[in-house]
Amino acid sequence: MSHPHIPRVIELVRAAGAATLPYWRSDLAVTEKADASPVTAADLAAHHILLDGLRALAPDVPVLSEEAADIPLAERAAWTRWWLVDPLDGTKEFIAGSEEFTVNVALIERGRVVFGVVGIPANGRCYYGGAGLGAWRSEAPGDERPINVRLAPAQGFTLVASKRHSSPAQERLLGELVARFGEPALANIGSSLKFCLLAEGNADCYPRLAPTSQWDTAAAQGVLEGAGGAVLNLAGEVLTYEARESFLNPSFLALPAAAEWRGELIELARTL
Ligand SMILES: Nc1ncnc2c1ncn2[C@@H]1O[C@H](COP(=O)(O)O)[C@@H](OP(=O)(O)O)[C@H]1O
Ligand SMILES: [Mg+2]
Repeated sequence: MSHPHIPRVIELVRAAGAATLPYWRSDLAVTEKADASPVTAADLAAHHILLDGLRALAPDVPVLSEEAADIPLAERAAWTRWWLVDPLDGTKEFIAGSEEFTVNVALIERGRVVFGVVGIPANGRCYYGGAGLGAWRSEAPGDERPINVRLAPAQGFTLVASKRHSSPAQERLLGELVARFGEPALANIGSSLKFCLLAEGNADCYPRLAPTSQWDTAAAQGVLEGAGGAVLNLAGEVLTYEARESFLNPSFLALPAAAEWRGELIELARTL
């Protein structure tokens, strides 16, 4: 079972991704936002394609994009269904010339992710899925293959972590995980791709005890949930997206929903 909007959203994500490529590995103009994160012309090009396309697809569904997030809480709180968009996640990777940047669109309904689409402009790949729908990876239009989390890693435990953002608690957790699972393989990768590695069964856990915003995680959470994974806060609850004043997520653990070590890991993360 899929969702009727998914095919068009995939097209939009691919088009937005294509619009970023002329700026990638070129002398792009980098400006500084108030929070000092780099915003590029590429971000804005992708943002406008997604905004126009999503409005045309579903005129009644509002859009919240990282590049247009200044919408009063009172207005957002009245939304039941809305698009949550990160036009270019992994901006620093993009600027560094890495392939690890993504275009992200999620449909949210009553605080839960209905589905998400994550595109990788550098290679044209897309991941998409949602809880109860399934999850897929597509290398190009017309191609799609179902993906699933793995439960018992055949070749040892693989942890995924941010290339650039951590915290003392996260470093302690990584240390504890070495003690629990033996020396894990560590895959440092930028952007929402970390969730996708889990969703396709190439990694086992993505602990994030460091800040992210709602648009960084929603689309990839949809993919992971469709693939049999979960994104849990340190109370063991699914990450949700109801309107709040701040767009910051709590710390979270992304893992296979049925992992037998799930409770143990949450307990451990909570004590750090
Ligand atoms: N202090 C902070 N507050 C909020 N979000 C942060 C943050 N530090 C990093 N991030 C988020 O982490 C994302 C990158 O994740 P990672 O480190 O896993 O690659 C960034 O996305 P953008 O690249 O879209 O700005 C940014 O939003
Ligand atoms: Mg981001």
